[in-house]
Amino acid sequence: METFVLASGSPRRRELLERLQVKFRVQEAGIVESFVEGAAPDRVVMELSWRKADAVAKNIGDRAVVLGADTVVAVENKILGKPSNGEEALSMLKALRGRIHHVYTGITLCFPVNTTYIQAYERTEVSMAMVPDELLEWYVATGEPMDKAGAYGIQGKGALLVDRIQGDYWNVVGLPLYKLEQTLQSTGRSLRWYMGA
Ligand SMILES: Cc1cn([C@H]2C[C@H](O)[C@@H](COP(=O)(O)OP(=O)(O)OP(=O)(O)O)O2)c(=O)[nH]c1=O
Repeated sequence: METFVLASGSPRRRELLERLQVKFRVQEAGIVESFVEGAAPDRVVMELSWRKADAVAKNIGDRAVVLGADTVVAVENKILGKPSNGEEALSMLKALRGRIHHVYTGITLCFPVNTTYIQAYERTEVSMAMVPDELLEWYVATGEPMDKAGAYGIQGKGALLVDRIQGDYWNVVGLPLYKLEQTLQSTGRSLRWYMGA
């Protein structure tokens, strides 16, 4: 049986796979996450997820399947990654409040045995309430926004900012589990293969 390898340092992605009792190894890709200004978000997340999976797949044996993922927030043709400081986090949150944005997660599965890969992405619509400055300032001061695309975590205190979503919740948290299963199934596999008894 192939070993399932998660090419990610994200604790969220790890937790989501653990919830499903998937047996996997973690190997961080350590790539630089840069993207071209003006690029389409679906292209960006698939490209970055590919870079992560490919970096790990190159250093792993044949009997593995490597999963890379990347999440960004898109608002009015602008892509928001992770904020680099509190000030940037606050300005991202101000750009998101009172309107709808989309969260994109791209996934790439690499199969080193025959150097092939397969990609997909998922998009979820998120509505952030028209919350006051004071709430956003408090939220930034909690530190939670710092390692998250769009400067919020829907699964944490950021839940106080989001009034509605449409689509896959897990995609917002960083891994579209249903899409992942569909993508694995298109290769004749299933996440169920890698779960404990
Ligand atoms: C919008 C949103 C993002 N996020 C997170 C998911 C991702 O971990 C992160 C976006 O950064 P990513 O670059 O996708 O992932 P990462 O840097 O955490 O991990 P790695 O590159 O090693 O795989 O934002 C949340 O946890 N909750 C949310 O509501």
